[in-house]
Amino acid sequence: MATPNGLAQIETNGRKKHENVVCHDDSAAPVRAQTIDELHSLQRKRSAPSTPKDSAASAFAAALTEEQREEQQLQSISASLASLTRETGPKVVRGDPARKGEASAKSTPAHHHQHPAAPTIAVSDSSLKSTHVLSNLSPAELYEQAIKYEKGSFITSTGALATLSGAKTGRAPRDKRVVKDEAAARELWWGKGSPNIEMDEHTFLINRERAVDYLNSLDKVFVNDQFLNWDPENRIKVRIISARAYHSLFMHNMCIRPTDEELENFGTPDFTIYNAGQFPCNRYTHYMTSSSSVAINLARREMVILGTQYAGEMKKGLFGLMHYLMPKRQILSLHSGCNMGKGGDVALFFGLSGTGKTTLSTDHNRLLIGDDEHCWSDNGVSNIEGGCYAKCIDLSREKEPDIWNAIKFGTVLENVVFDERTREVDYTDKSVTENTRAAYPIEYIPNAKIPCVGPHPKNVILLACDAFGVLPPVSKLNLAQTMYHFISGYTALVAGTEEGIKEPQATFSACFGAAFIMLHPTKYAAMLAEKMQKYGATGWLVNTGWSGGRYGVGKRIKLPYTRKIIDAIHSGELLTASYKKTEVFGLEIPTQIDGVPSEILDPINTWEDKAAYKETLLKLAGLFKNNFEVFASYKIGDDSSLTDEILAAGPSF
Ligand SMILES: Nc1ncnc2c1ncn2[C@@H]1O[C@H](COP(=O)(O)OP(=O)(O)O)[C@@H](O)[C@H]1O
Ligand SMILES: C=C(OP(=O)(O)O)C(=O)O
Ligand SMILES: [Ca+2]
Ligand SMILES: [Mn+2]
Repeated sequence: MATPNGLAQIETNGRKKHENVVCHDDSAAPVRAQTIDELHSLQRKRSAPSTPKDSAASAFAAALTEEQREEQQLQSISASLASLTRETGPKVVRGDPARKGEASAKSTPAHHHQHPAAPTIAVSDSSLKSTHVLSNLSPAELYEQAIKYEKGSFITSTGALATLSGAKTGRAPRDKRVVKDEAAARELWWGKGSPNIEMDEHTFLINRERAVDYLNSLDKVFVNDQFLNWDPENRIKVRIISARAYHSLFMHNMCIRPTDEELENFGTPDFTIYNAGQFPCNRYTHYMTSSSSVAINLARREMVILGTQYAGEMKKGLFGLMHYLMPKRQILSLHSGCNMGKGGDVALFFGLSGTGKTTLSTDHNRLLIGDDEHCWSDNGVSNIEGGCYAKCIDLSREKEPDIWNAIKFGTVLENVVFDERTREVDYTDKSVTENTRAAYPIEYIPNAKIPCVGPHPKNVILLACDAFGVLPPVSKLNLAQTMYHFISGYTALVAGTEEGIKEPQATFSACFGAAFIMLHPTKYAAMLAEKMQKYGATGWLVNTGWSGGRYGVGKRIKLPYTRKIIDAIHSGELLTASYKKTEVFGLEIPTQIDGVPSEILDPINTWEDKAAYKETLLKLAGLFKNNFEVFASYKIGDDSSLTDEILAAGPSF
């Protein structure tokens, strides 16, 4: 018994005399354990099975089924990890190899998965070894794995898991390969401007074997079985096999998390990622031009990652897959954020990296459907993912409170710098990279819309971060202009942290995501035009970039102003505003918006040097024209008048 000051009370009145009075403060019953191991095993309670058992007989039956189910799952993972030239599949064992001796509170006694058939070619040493699988671990378990075994893993002061992605801190689009078999040759977009660089089936298998052998050489691998797409009719089952707890937690956050019951009935995945990112590809292998490779094989439904640990490759690799699978079902895949007003009005936010999809779709007054990847079907919109991937550079609590607060236990924080002792993150620090990131489950945003689906969009907002400072902060687009700007996919950022770079770099990326599309851009554009027409959506072009001069002279438009502009789009205020038309780009710009200084709405007002403005405007118009030339010979949809209108919707000078 403790006194108010915390010291044990010494009993003096003899009321409760014990036989052998030893002076100690432990009056509670002792723990019922004979050994330390037993004590430790008491600590971990077996997770409640999701199927309730009510009688002794059914308990026995259910236990059997569960064991069988676990056996089936191990068999399925073993098949995924099989070498294609040797054994039918490695011996896989459930659980953490470091806990071998312990009476596991979680699994049935560890048992080796039996090979379903005798080795087909020859027994190798690898067939004698077993690979431990840690499948669908919880965030807490993954934290423990990361902190124990992965250098550079730390818990930050707000509880997030800080990780290092290694030498690669961004995607490597030039290392992406797609197997060009007959179907792919026919269906996909190849050649100039296309992101699809070909690889043959044989080379893919060499890389696959390299990844599988690497993974099987490890003590343990992580397996995630998850879903893509919140539209239940078009859900895709994915399995991710990786070597790092960081990758497993990242995908746990980014893909849709199955319930226990869905996991029990998961069955065979529709698509599998082999992430052997720590292990390089072999440059003697045909088509390999660096030591990184992200290869996709649509026929085999597999992706193999070698030589890059940047987790975004997995997320965006799956997005590429959806850009192939969904249009086959007449569903449009979109590189866009998406949110919904309380009244049910949905907005899409297209834009290249860094233009504001995540920032602007995360809006405290609206429900978040998703920040980056969506589908638009006859039923409306659905998020492909179960999480968000926010940029953290210069993140502040004041400007982006919802993202700030999402960085807590469970969130993966990539490549950030923190105080050695307090573990407080310095979001301004670019020492590791400018591309610092947070990956968190979407429900970490308080007003997330779960399930992440919504009705047909009312507004389609095209975001461009124009570092030339000549595009207006907002323009209302007609359908042809929307298509012109969608196909162009323009943004201009200032090139990273390199010194001496004064000139903004214009980027044109078809459909605001050329790196991820699989079919010709006009296929997606035609679908977008058709859907926007059918459902009466309005297009907008929003410049989240520079105002008052180009980069170096002007400044980036203040986020609160951009938010006011977006508010006015959502509320319908901008539909009834008065407009004037700009020179060269022929954009309709509003003359007034609540909460935004009117003079900034026409960029010419903000430039002191009007001649420089005109010159820069013409320069950018020229870049648009050059870029669009390759599309001039393509027809968009069945309506040839739309094609002509689109060609005419670009700048004229
Ligand atoms: N006016 C603005 N509009 C949108 N984002 C802005 C603006 N000014 C600065 N930013 C910053 O630009 C970045 C936009 O990045 P993000 O939303 O992650 O883009 P995306 O999701 O399209 O890659 C964020 O860091 C945001 O704070
Ligand atoms: C994850 C990415 O997306 P974004 O920068 O658009 O958020 C990426 O492009 O690697
Ligand atoms: Ca993106
Ligand atoms: Mn984003």
